[in-house]
Amino acid sequence: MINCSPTPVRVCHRPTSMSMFSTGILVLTSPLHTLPLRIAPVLSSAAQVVERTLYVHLHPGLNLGSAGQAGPVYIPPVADISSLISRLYSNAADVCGHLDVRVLLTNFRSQQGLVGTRGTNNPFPSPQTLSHSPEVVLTDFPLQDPGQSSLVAQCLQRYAGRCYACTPGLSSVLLHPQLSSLQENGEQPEEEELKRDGAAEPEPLQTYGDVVVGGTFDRLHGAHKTLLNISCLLANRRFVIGLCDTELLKNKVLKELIEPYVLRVERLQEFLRDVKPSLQYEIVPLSEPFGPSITDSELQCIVVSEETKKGGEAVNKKRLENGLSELVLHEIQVIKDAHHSEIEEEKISSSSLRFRLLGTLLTPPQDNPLLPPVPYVIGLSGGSGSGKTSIARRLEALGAVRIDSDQMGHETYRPGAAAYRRVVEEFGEDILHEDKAINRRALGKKVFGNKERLKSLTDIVWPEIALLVKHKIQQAREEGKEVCVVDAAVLLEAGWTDMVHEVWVTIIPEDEAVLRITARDRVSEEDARRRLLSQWSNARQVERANVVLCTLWDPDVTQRQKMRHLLRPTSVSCSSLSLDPMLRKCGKCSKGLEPPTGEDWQESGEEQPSVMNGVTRSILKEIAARAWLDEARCV
Ligand SMILES: CC(=O)SCCNC(=O)CCNC(=O)[C@H](O)C(C)(C)COP(=O)(O)OP(=O)(O)OC[C@H]1O[C@@H](n2cnc3c(N)ncnc32)[C@H](O)[C@@H]1OP(=O)(O)O
Repeated sequence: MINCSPTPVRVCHRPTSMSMFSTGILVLTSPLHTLPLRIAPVLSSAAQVVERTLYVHLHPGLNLGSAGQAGPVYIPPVADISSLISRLYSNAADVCGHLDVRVLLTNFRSQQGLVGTRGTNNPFPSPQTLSHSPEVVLTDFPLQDPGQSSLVAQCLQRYAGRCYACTPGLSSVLLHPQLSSLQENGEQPEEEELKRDGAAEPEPLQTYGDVVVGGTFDRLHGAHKTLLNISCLLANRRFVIGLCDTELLKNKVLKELIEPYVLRVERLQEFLRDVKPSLQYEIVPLSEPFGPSITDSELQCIVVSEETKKGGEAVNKKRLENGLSELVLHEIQVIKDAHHSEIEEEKISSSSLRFRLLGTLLTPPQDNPLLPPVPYVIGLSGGSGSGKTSIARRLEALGAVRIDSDQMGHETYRPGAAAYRRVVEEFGEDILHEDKAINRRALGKKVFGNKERLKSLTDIVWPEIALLVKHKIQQAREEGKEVCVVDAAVLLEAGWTDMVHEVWVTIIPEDEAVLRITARDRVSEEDARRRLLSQWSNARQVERANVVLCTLWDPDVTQRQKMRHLLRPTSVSCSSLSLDPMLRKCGKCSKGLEPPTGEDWQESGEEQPSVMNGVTRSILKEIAARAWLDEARCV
């Protein structure tokens, strides 16, 4: 048993003496009227003990301090529980965003939902198996005196064991945060909350047999979980989820980074099975906005937010047209994202989360023993007009050697160069200028949009370009350079991944790329689209990328994406960074913005990637300094 005193809200430091557990269950026992105040400090304390999944079990008023058997009972859903759930996820996003928090609702059931359960008041006839087995149980139960702690710990373990299948040798942690600690942290309890004595009758929550929601549910976050949890609270029998499929995702920001449909289904199923296994779940693919909500006669309620309320009203209009009864619109509050940047949405949103993935390491690079470690070679690929050259130039300005493959390609068929004769033989003399140099525009017209002709060209020139690129890398090595950036539009198509240590891909929506190409290269829109069609799609490239960047925003924003990636090793020297790759969260933590030393890596227990073998030190230092300046501006 471990006693843990509360930590200040918002500080996510990891105490060295505290053992960490992957999964824990937090049993919240405070009365409903005081719980909202305690959630933030309790979660903050719990985050010191649990690293990955934190289940939350609500049992307001549970007494763990008497030798009598504290057992689980059904609790009727009331309106306060619904707002508590919103608050819980919103606070979790603020104080422990790295934790996968899941509020469990097996012990919540309305009288309506109890019909047919033969009067039993035990929600756990046998312990519920969760998708992650809890190793520790925590509680906010306040100790009357220190001598009581082992009794409370025993009661807590017994209680948790009756509800959930836990790992043998379950540990327990008493968090017992005091209201005084809230005041120390400048958090004043709202007067209204203090005045309440809990005696007022709680407002019951209307529940329904069958409830429906719709959404993309990409990278389940606090707002999704609130929506899902409240829907589970409202539903007594069936919960239907319309899940957006490809067709509905076309216009989403950074759609290439949306998790595949099957993965989103798996994540939803896992979450819902944990939260309320007694419900019948139906996850239905949505290829148009309404799905089953306008045809399923058994549905009674649709859960919406302020933003999707209009959609709910449209559903009801269609239902009436289809001769079905209207659904009750249950509206929940949008959760604000306290950490959103100026270009992100104010609410917690998947697009902001996808934006934050830019510049982070999505897939670790594979070690290639045949590739000399120095210089460290970044292969920068991406569709035409996606902005990779501007990124390569910025890296060059920071000390990297830029290798421009387009330009090398042109060199291979200069008159007298290795590929000149073969290209002319293959494509005819009509691709020549008067001075016998190859007219690239004319050649481009012949190959873009014609797979076979393009292949004939690349079969001739790619091996020659590869030789030139390798030569440049060798030259950089001899000059003691540390980093090379190979700017190559079709690096992945050419199979050049074995020439580089990692692959960065730049993406941009197709229409934006067309605008850029027509303006820059003065070609027609049709030619621009034909050129894009000759290349792999963004999605296909993203699948093979270690790092993805997007130049849709202004150059400073893209620069930050690169910094985020290059600074990723620093995350181990600063726990709040390691918990969230967003640099801006560390505005007050200068430590996290220094390139890590070998000791940092040792301390972290993580493997030091080859990018850090001392070779990129100077670049990292420079970038770190700039990131620090940016941070300073942001704070
Ligand atoms: C593995 C590599 O990435 S090597 C670098 C790419 N080069 C090649 O593949 C060689 C074959 N291509 C060529 O010889 C020339 O591009 C030509 C003759 C087709 C056209 O020449 P130009 O009109 O001068 O165009 P340029 O060479 O500047 O390339 C223009 C765009 O075509 C695209 N492009 C070039 N080669 C290819 C190709 N093989 N497949 C698809 N797109 C290509 C590039 O994305 C580039 O746009 P970006 O700079 O915005 O990324």
